[in-house]
Amino acid sequence: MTDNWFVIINPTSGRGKFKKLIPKLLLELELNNIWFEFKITQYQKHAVDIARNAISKGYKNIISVGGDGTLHNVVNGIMSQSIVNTSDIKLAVIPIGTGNDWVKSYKIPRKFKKNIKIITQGNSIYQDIGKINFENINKPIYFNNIAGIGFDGYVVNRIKKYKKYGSLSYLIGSISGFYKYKPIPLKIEFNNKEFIEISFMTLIGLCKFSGGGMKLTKNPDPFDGLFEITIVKNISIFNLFKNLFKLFNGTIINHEMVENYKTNRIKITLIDESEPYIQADGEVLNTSDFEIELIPKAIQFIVP
Ligand SMILES: Nc1ncnc2c1ncn2[C@@H]1O[C@H](COP(=O)(O)OP(=O)(O)OP(=O)(O)O)[C@@H](O)[C@H]1O
Repeated sequence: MTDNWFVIINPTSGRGKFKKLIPKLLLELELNNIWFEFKITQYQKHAVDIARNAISKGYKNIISVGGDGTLHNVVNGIMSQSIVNTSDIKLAVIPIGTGNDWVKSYKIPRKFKKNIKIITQGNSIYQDIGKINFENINKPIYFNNIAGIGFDGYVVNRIKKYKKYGSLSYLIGSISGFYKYKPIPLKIEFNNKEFIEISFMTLIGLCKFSGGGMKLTKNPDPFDGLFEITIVKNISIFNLFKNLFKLFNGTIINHEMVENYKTNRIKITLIDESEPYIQADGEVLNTSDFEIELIPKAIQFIVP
């Protein structure tokens, strides 16, 4: 059983464009002598339960076929079970989503034939995982890429209607959202510091890319036991618009309105009644005060 893989496929990822290629993908796995069982997700977050069930059946190797949301759900399935140590689980990703931001940090190719070769080579790294504890719910949410509160969460909330534009959807969602978005005041606590900030957005990052290829974290290292915190202060819409290309080439982090820190734990408290927008790995989350801690080297990921 230990060399067998469990393949979790989201047919709706990337607006369902990959759906017709699923038989070819399964054939390619067979041709490469990868022994597997597979399951296709039937509803939102189904991948969480599928991953948990696969582990309870004895699987320790999982392939997530989908976008960042599917990967996020699989990671949550792995992290929320207690049958095996999460670091005993090997997770490979075949990216067929819209943004596919996590794979960009590892240069994991989008062509599945190349990707399957990488799986057969079996090179893996242990990556840190973030754990979000919300004030009003007992169940934590885990993330493998970037979580945030503010404009990023606002865009993720709006993005559904723009997904038809593929990789441009995040950019279109951002530009069209600038005018309506209102930053809200937050109490931010980490490294024995505590301050109140009206923040355009505050990001807690393990990896580099979010929002369909934007680089908003300064120098994240997914293995060093620390989050990269990016606080974009209350920057004006005009100023941000002027610096739009800097969001993609990563130089935005040097802007005078952007601060960067490292920590392994951060607490964020909402200080008025405004509705917060919170996201993790591009998935919309609950809206209450929260604390994030880092779980070091939590899962083995298959990488080139
Ligand atoms: N059968 C299904 N029907 C409807 N939604 C589903 C189904 N299976 C999974 N989902 C949901 O689809 C959402 C989006 O999936 P995913 O993120 O993989 O694709 P994407 O949005 O195209 O890519 P990316 O996040 O990389 O931009 C996830 O939140 C997941 O819960």
